[in-house]
Parts: sequence; structure tokens; C-alpha cells
Amino acid sequence: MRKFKTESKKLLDLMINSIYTNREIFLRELISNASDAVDKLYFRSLTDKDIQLGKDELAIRVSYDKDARTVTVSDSGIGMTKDELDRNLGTIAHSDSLAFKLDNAEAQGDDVDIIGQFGVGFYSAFMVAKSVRVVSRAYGSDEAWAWESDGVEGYSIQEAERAGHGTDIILTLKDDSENDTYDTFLSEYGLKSLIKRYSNYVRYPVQMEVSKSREKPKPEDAGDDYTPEYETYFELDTINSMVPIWKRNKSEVAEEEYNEFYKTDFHDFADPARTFSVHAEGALSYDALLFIPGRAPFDLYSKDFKKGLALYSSNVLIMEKCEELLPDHYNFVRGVVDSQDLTLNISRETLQHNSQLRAIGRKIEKKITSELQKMRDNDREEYEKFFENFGRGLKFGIYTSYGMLKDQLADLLLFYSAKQERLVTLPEYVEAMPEGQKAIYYAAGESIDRLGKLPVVKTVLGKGYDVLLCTQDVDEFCFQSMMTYGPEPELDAEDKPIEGTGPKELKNVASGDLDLASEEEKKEAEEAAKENEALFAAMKDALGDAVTSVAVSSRLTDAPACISAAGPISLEMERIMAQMPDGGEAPKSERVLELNVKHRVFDVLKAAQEAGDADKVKLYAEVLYNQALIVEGMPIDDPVAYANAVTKLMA
Ligand SMILES: Nc1ncnc2c1ncn2[C@@H]1O[C@H](COP(=O)(O)OP(=O)(O)OP(=O)(O)O)[C@@H](O)[C@H]1O
Repeated sequence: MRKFKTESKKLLDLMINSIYTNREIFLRELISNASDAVDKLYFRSLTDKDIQLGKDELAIRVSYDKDARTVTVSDSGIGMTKDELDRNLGTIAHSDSLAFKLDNAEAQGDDVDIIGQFGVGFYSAFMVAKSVRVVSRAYGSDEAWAWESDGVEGYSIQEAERAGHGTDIILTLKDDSENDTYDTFLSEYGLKSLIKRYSNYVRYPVQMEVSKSREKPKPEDAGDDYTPEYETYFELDTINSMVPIWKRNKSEVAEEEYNEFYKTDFHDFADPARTFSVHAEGALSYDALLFIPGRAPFDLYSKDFKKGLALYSSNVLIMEKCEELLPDHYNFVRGVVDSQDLTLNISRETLQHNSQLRAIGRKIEKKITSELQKMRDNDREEYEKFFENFGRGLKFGIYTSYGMLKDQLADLLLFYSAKQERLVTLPEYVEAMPEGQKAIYYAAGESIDRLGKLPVVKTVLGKGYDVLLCTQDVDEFCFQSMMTYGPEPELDAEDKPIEGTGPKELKNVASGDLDLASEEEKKEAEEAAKENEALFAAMKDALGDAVTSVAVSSRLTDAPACISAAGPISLEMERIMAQMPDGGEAPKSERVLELNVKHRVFDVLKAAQEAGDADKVKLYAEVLYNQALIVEGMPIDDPVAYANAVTKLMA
């Protein structure tokens, strides 16, 4: 027996136990080696006219024997001589394939696509096998040799028999134990799935005998009551689809083919809303085929949802979901990236240089943005559907980046316009603003219907200004992190900003000072506040900590009262934060009970105050406060007390 070199022994142990996290990739490695072997022969045939390759010789076969516990991968590739077996499989980290690739880098072009480079892949077989036998006959030789090893001490090489050139790798799988079974590798379904998952785009057919069922011929003497009988038979099937769809010329691929690929590979039952691709050449060349799903996956907003694109290198799957390729706000995009230029780490499970991924990721992000813009501008109906599915993520992108992504994402957002009664973009809102409108107004709450009825919304609409009705939990957080929206101010001759131009503040109609009143109205309000100081103080007293103040409103026309928020937290934000898992600790809004001093109800209040009827003032305060809460869609603190107050006033 020949011994593995000492370094090799250590390496082998390292390999088997720590390089790979996923033992099932052994099949990927063996199929990749077989593909390399066929590639090498094919490459030779390009220059050597004597080599005529039949179609069958290009195929890679995978088979298994449940009783003998063997899995075999065979190819009719270039094969190995005795020396090559010794050199290639006796020295770990020796890769003839890499040498081949380097030697032929110039000549090989697109016709050959060698996968091997580290000289370790083969040994991954020992993760699942207790012994490995390699029977190989080099092309042009009439001898075959068998290399055999248990992966511990060493290996032997003996003379063997093989009908033609090529190699058989025969693994005898480890025994099942209590914690570990190797059943999947000894089943048609298990092997087929692995071939499909990892080696689907290997350029040569990967074939397996698969069991099928067919109806037996109907006997001639069959009577009327004949029921058909079935039999199982075996047939050699090609399992992989070979040519990666993303490598094909776009004009030659029908939309249905893309849709089918999307649905099978990304497990969706609906067609994608958009299919697009990126093709980059240069120091880092790659192809990407990307899809915007037609519907949101059910777990999109759950913690378990994993974003990412499938990453291929030389037609072999490296990672099913490579997160670095997608920013969080585009987490819904599915697709593949394929590059030959990636510096893979030895296990082929990750890359050595994340900067490569980041570079690809940046380009892909740009492409997605432009694709969404195109969809928004050219196919509004579809875009609205897209936005309903994934718009929330875009808003989150702005919010979680503290507004840094607003230049990229704000124009992709849609909001419901109270004035136009349809979804509008922010540019469309700004475009339609009448002269003199200083801010972009929005209202946040649970439903469009309800928001549309809010007195404050009606007041702003009454001024001729549109109000965006926001019903998603993230809306206001998104607006607050944006603070303003719009192009930079225009400058006058002295480079000073021209008044009325520049970004517009995003204002919640129910928060802070709306600055809608005319000078005259402001003066009136000031006077009313002064005049009714005692009444407001009595009402604030009656309401205690529920409000921070009682004030004259400049945002009401028909309603007698409303609640606004003085600080940065609106009532709606308070409601949303209270619903979050640790909502008990959530900050509260600073509520202000605003009164419409022009409303008849205010006269009634004033009369009670002037008559010195403190009880009545208290009851009125409670009723108005709670009523305003109900209108806002907020829960009232003490419904019984509210009902009692109404009853008392009526009785
Ligand atoms: N089926 C095969 N037919 C012919 N040669 C093979 C076959 N399998 C392996 N070899 C030879 O053995 C060498 C070592 O294989 P191994 O899988 O360990 O490394 P590799 O494929 O070169 O690189 P990587 O670790 O990146 O897969 C290969 O470079 C190749 O020369």
C-alpha cells in the first residue's frame, strides 16, 4: 500500500471534517470532475482530427446500488494513467485541472469550462464514503488502473479492466448509525435532487436510470371488465438541463421559458412580474438573470425570510442564496448570478473576496432601480401591483437608512392621493401643487376611507392642497426620516435660494403647526387664546395627563375639536409602536386638544365656563376629547367614563 504523504494525511482529515459544511456537495464535486474530464477530451478533439467523440461519450452517468451501498459516477472523458492516478489522487491539493486551465487559457475560449482548481474536491467523497475505488483508463491507452482508498492511511493502485476510456468513481457509503443515515444518497429521488440542485447547468448530460411506469399491453382475450395493469421499467434519463438559460441569447428565449425557469427554480406558482438581465464584461465578468416576483411570498416579512441570489461559478452552484448580492430593500428579487471570475474559497461554498460580491451587488442594485423606474413609467398598472406586494420594503429601506436612500428610493414610492383619489408618486404630487403650497401634506391612519373623513384632512383639502393618505405602519416613519422631498432650491443671480423653490417639508396634518392660517386668522387665534385662557386651563385640569395642553385650532372647519400631536411622535406612530412586541415601553405622543372657536359647541363651552359650572366644563372636556379620539381611530382610555359623561349631559 502506498501511503498518503504526511501533509496529505493531515489535509485529508481537515478536508473531511472541516472544509465543507454540507456533505451532500460530494456529488457536485465528482460530477464537476467528470465534466472536466470530458471537457479535456473534447478540447483535444478540437485540434486532433483523429478523435471522434460520439454523443454517448459526452454523458456523465450516476448510478447506485442500494444493497451494495455504492454510488457510482462514470464518465467517458480523458481518463487517468497509472501515474496520473498516483499524482492526482495521491497528492491532496494537486490539481491537474488547474494546470490544464492555465496551460490552455488562451486557446480554450468559451468551448471549455474547467471547474477544478484546488485539487481537493475529489476527497469530499470521504465525507460520505468509507472507501472509494476509482477505475480509470486514459484516452489512447489500453490499460486500466484502479485506485482504492479508505481515506485514512493510504491508497493502492492495481491493474483493472475497463471497456473504454474514462473513469468510474465508486463510493461505498459509510454505515448508517443512530444519528446518521445515508439513505438519500441511495435513492433515485435523492440523487436526482442533488444533480438538479448543484449540477443542473453542467454542460454535459448527467444521466441516471430512472424507474418509470407504463400500462401493460391489453391482452387480446381481455373481457369487458378488463382493468389496465401497470409495470415498472427503467430508462436512462438526462437529469440536468445543461445550458443555463441566462447564458442563452435573450432574443432566442421565449418569455414562457423564462417563466418556467423562474417557477421551477424559485418555487413559485405565479409568473414573475418582470424578467431582466445584466451582462458584465471586464475584470469581473458575469451574467445575471433577475426576476421580480408577481406576488409576495407568504413569509416575506417574517424573520425566516432569507434574501439572496443563487450564485454560480462555471455552471456549478456555489450558494443557493448569496445575501451580499441584494440590498435589504430589494430583498424580494430572485435570480442567479454566474461568474467565472470569482475567487472561490476551497470549499466552493463561499468566496475569498467579498469585494467582488459587493461590486456585483452594487451593479445589480442599480439595475433593479432602473427596471422599477421603467415599470413605473411604462406600465403603471403592473407597477401598482408590484408596489402593493413589495412597496413596504422600499419604505423600510428609507427608514432604516435614516433617509440616506431617499434619493434612490423616494421616487419609487406610491401614496394614495385624497384629491386625485388614486395612487400618486411624490413627483406627481409636487407637480400638481398649487402656487403657494409650502409643504407636502399627509395623514396617517388605518384606512383610506377613515382618513378621508378626518376633519383636519378636509380642512387641508379645503385650502386646495392635496393630502397623501398613508395606511401602512412604516409610512410615517419613512416620511420622518426623509423630512423633506424635492429638488434643491433654484438660485437667483446672487446665488441665493429663490423663495418657494427647494425641497418641501413632509407634514402630518395632525401634528405640529401646519402654518396654514393667514396673518389675520393667526391674530384671531391669538386673541381667542388669550380671551379663553381660564376655560382652556379648566379643561386641561379636567383632562389631567391625557393632554399636554388645550389650544385654539387653526386646522378645523366643521368639527368642534381634534387632537393633534405637538412633538415628533404622532398619534398614529404612538398606536403603531404600542402594537410592537415591546410596545409597553413605547414613547407616547404629546396630545393637544384643539378647539374650533368658531364652532357652535365652543359657545356652549364658553357659556358653561362663564356661568361657573365647573362640572359641566369637565364633562364637555371629556366628551370632546374622547370624541376626537374616536374620530382619529384611537382607542379611548375609559369607555365607561365616556358613556357616563354623555348620559349625564343628556339626562
Ligand atoms: N473523473 C476524472 N477523470 C479524470 N481526471 C480526474 C477525474 N477526477 C479527478 N481527476 C483528476 O484529479 C485531480 C484532482 O481532483 P480534485 O477534485 O481533487 O481537484 P480539482 O478538480 O482539480 O480541483 P477542485 O478541488 O477545485 O475540485 C483533477 O485535477 C484531475 O486531474
